[in-house]
Amino acid sequence: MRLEARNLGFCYAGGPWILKDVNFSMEEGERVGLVGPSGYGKSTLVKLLAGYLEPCEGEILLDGKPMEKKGVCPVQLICQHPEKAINPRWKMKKVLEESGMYREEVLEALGIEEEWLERYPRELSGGELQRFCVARSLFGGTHFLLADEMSTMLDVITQAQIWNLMLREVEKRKIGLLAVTHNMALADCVCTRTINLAQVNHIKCAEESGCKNGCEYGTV
Ligand SMILES: Nc1ncnc2c1ncn2[C@@H]1O[C@H](COP(=O)(O)OP(=O)(O)OP(=O)(O)O)[C@@H](O)[C@H]1O
Repeated sequence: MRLEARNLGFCYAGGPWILKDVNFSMEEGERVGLVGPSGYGKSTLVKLLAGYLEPCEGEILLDGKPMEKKGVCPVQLICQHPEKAINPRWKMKKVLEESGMYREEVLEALGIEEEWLERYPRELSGGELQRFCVARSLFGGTHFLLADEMSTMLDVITQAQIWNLMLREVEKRKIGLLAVTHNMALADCVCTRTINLAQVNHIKCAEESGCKNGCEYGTV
């Protein structure tokens, strides 16, 4: 399977262009690092790739076709702030059950303790909660994992646990991994290739014309 952004352009409503003429593709089984200066649109790009945002221009394709809007999404996003990604009204057990992801060995490898399953998200620390986000993202239908600064806020032990499990699963199941990071050492260690968004985002070339959201091309 191939995940692709073709001639992608995006701006938030009323704002300047964030991404322009971005072309990018990756195959299942690849591990790609996405780096670039702050504010260049890395998080925006992964949200577009995961279907959280709609492109203003261009398209996101899976094996050459637009992604299905219904059903389970084969592209899963893990963001930096797990508290924003989990339903606050559900106990953690229900969160995992709903995703169909309840593999004892994964929970164990992530250091998820039995008693956490009966807690609400607000009763867990950021690191504990992020382990659930990782577990949930690894359900059977996942073909691509987009990890947006997934471990930045965590202590080194939790980081190591999460990355070890993630890399093992990605390797075993030939999942494509796109890791957004500012940590070049992490990118070198985890990824098979690295893309610098500053080199593929053509925002600075755009000067005229309009956007479907009604905003003007802008410069950054
Ligand atoms: N919801 C939003 N509404 C309007 N502008 C936004 C929104 N989210 C992000 N932006 C703007 O879009 C630009 C790109 O943000 P984005 O978070 O994608 O960058 P980034 O490369 O991931 O940055 P960082 O490395 O600091 O996390 C920034 O200028 C940001 O202020």
